[in-house]
Amino acid sequence: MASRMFIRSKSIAFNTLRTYSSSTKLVDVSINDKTGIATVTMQRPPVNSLNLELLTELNGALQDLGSKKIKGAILTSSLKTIFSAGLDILEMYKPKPERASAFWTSLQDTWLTLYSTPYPTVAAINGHSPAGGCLLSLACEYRIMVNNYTIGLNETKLGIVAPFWFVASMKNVISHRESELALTSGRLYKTDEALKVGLIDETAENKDDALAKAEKFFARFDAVNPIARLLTKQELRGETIKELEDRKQEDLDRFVGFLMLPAVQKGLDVYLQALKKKQ
Ligand SMILES: CCCCC/C=C\CCC/C=C/CC(=O)SCCNC(=O)CCNC(=O)[C@H](O)C(C)(C)COP(=O)(O)OP(=O)(O)OC[C@H]1O[C@@H](n2cnc3c(N)ncnc32)[C@H](O)[C@@H]1OP(=O)(O)O
Repeated sequence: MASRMFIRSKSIAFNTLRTYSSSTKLVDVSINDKTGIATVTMQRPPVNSLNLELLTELNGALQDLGSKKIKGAILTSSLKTIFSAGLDILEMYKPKPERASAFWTSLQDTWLTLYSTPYPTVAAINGHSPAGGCLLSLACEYRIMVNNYTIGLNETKLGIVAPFWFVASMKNVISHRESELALTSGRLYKTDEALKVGLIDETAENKDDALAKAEKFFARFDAVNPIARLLTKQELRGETIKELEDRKQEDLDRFVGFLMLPAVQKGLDVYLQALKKKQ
């Protein structure tokens, strides 16, 4: 874990900036050459559900930014009302074991990259953000959420169990007590409720407001030594990162084994049918 952060720390001196824009099918990255702020936009309609391809592209984009001289990165969505619907349920429903393994590994890797970036990160949550969407935003350093949407780790509502690093991500942001109440009941918080418990840091009127507030968050570090900032982040997050690194294979085996249980598949089936019937 230490090497993960130290190698990337070479890129944090903020000197000259270049205009940069890169767009794959599922993730757009642009760097504003005046502010030095990168915006990473997930763009997988209709709901930005996180499948293997989106996660692979997202992880690649976040890693690439580690070698650029940026002031910070904002993670957001191109969709009007959804940040991310979380993991693509179709990746878990009746899966082929090899695909399920590749999928889960890409989620672990994306989380590890995002949780340990050398650059500051903000989630501009411009829509609903259940489960895996909440996980991505929890991996950022700061969360700004547009009013009237929902966020939370609602896994139990699908008959599935949030793994230890999902739980740790939550407990590192809100209290143990609030995490227990929220996770066991699969609670989704409205924006104002999320602010009250500290799950998000600020609310915003709309996406532009969220992006402007993100810029202000990054400005907090203008007078902070970047190496001191990074080492402090490493100190605070290192234990959680190390635990997943040490238990990566065990966590993968549990995931694949869990998915093969008939009761889990039945639960996902019921949940998927309910989603479709909603219309
Ligand atoms: C003991 C140790 C155990 C270890 C266990 C290991 C692992 C298990 C843990 C795995 C962790 C999983 C975390 C997750 O992220 S699970 C996913 C949870 N996500 C959700 O519950 C969100 C479900 N979606 C919604 O609530 C809504 O879609 C919405 C995001 C609020 C958006 O609503 P709306 O705008 O009204 O859109 P629709 O509902 O009509 O959806 C459009 C379309 O998209 C499909 N869809 C929605 N979400 C997903 C999804 N997550 N995956 C795949 N597909 C999704 C929806 O079915 C519609 O499809 P159709 O147009 O074909 O009907």
